[in-house]
Amino acid sequence: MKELINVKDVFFRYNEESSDAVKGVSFSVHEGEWLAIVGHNGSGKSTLAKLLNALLLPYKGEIIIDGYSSLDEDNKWEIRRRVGVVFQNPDNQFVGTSVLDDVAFGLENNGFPRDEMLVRIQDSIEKVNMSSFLEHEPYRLSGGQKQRVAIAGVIALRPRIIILDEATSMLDPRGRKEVIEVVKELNKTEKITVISITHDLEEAILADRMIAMNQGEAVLEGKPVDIFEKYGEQLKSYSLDLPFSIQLKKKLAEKGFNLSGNYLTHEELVDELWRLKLQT
Ligand SMILES: Nc1ncnc2c1ncn2[C@@H]1O[C@H](COP(=O)(O)OP(=O)(O)OP(=O)(O)O)[C@@H](O)[C@H]1O
Repeated sequence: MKELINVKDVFFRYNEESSDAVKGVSFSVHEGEWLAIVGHNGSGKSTLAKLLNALLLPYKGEIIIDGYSSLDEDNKWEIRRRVGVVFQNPDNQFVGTSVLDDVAFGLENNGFPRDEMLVRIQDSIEKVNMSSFLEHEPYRLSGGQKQRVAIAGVIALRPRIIILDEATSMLDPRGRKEVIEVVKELNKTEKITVISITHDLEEAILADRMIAMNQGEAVLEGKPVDIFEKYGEQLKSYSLDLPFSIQLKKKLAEKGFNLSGNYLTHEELVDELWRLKLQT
């Protein structure tokens, strides 16, 4: 698989007096991969998101997106065209008075011809399952619907990479699920590379790979399930709570009930608990 993002020993600080917000971080991301970046408040996740989008530039090290280094000012727009970001607050992401206007806004700004715009609007709204809300006012939608419209606005520009910067953290469980389902589908069928930045390890479960940040450093990297199994205590020391399914599995093991395999989603866990109950 093609390497789409390469972060090489990156350091960043906001000003001369402050300490480094990102310290010596290195990783790469392949096309079509889903990477979760997790960390407690202040660990440097959002700073990293802004570095990946060339909104901030490292003072040391380099970030290369699809062959374009962010250090070269001329590459800024090539990078932003490839990296779309969905932010935390659903209410701060709207500019249009209807869902349709809102998704059209980014396309208009990028000078797409009208015919192409209409195709892209319809296509992206369909992909987030919001086609029946075209004429609705964005502020009347639920949190999950708002974030799905925000995602439609981002994917209308057809980026190769979507960064979700705490994009589900203000949503209720239902809204969170809706957004995650849409992202999962885009990752699977459209092969869009996803970077989800979150303090919630439940969300990281679905990623192919996970990086944990602490005080600006990338301290753990691997498959989420492996990290949860091996480094639970370490995650706790970074103020990160293990997903409920993993905590329950550990508690059951302490009582002598061993679940075979890994049950990461609630549905998988419930199925396994029923199987266990039927055996006893
Ligand atoms: N604009 C800024 N000016 C100065 N320092 C900043 C600025 N933004 C963030 N920082 C500092 O950089 C460090 C990393 O912050 P960052 O926002 O990247 O962390 P985070 O993991 O995303 O946390 P949160 O979830 O709270 O946003 C923190 O110490 C923070 O105080």
